[in-house]
Amino acid sequence: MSSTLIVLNLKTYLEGTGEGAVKVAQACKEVADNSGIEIGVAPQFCDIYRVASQVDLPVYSQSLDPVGAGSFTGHAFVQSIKDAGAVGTLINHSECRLTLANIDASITTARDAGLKTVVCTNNVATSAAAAALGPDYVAVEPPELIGSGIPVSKADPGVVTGSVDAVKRINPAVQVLCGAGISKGEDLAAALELGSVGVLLASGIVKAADPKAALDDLVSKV
Ligand SMILES: O=C(CO)COP(=O)(O)O
Repeated sequence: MSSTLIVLNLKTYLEGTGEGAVKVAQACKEVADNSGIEIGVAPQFCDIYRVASQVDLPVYSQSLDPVGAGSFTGHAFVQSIKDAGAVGTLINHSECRLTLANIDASITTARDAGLKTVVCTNNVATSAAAAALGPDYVAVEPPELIGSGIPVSKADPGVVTGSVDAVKRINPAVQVLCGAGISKGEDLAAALELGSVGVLLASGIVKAADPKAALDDLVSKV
């Protein structure tokens, strides 16, 4: 049995000093401890160290660049991301798309550094392609539902079940998350019913008036 995973992507929603990211991460940690469900958080690159050093929960990078040490300017270097305290990374988020070759190189770069890999996809075909590259997770997120408040697990269940089936066929070691519009306990419960092992989500929690209460609701039906 796979254990449930929730990854909260903070995107660039939280302005300011990074204290906002720490506060949301603390709420995640509290809810994870109370529920027994693993919750990770993906802050801005510059906040990875601050969050990871102040809150004991899994921190993910929102992306990385497949470059090694050397003559590379303006890149997100995997070793810095790891040393800052991240345990994993998103790759190919819909808001940070990569070529297939760069997805492959990013997975290899992250894996070689010991980071978990979550490759985002937009439909069943790209989920299948991503699974062939062997990440730890494929997270299917139809772009039209991102930030919509309309949960993928209800609006487009076929993209979740289709991705689960395709990924299982191609590489059974890869686990599937789903995301876009997820915010409530019933959305997470539906996502698990459809065969995914968890969710990748953002606005429903980060933009909530009370993120801790929103997280409590999210895990309430599991
Ligand atoms: O893009 C997402 C998570 O990476 C999903 O965003 P929303 O939860 O805001 O729809």
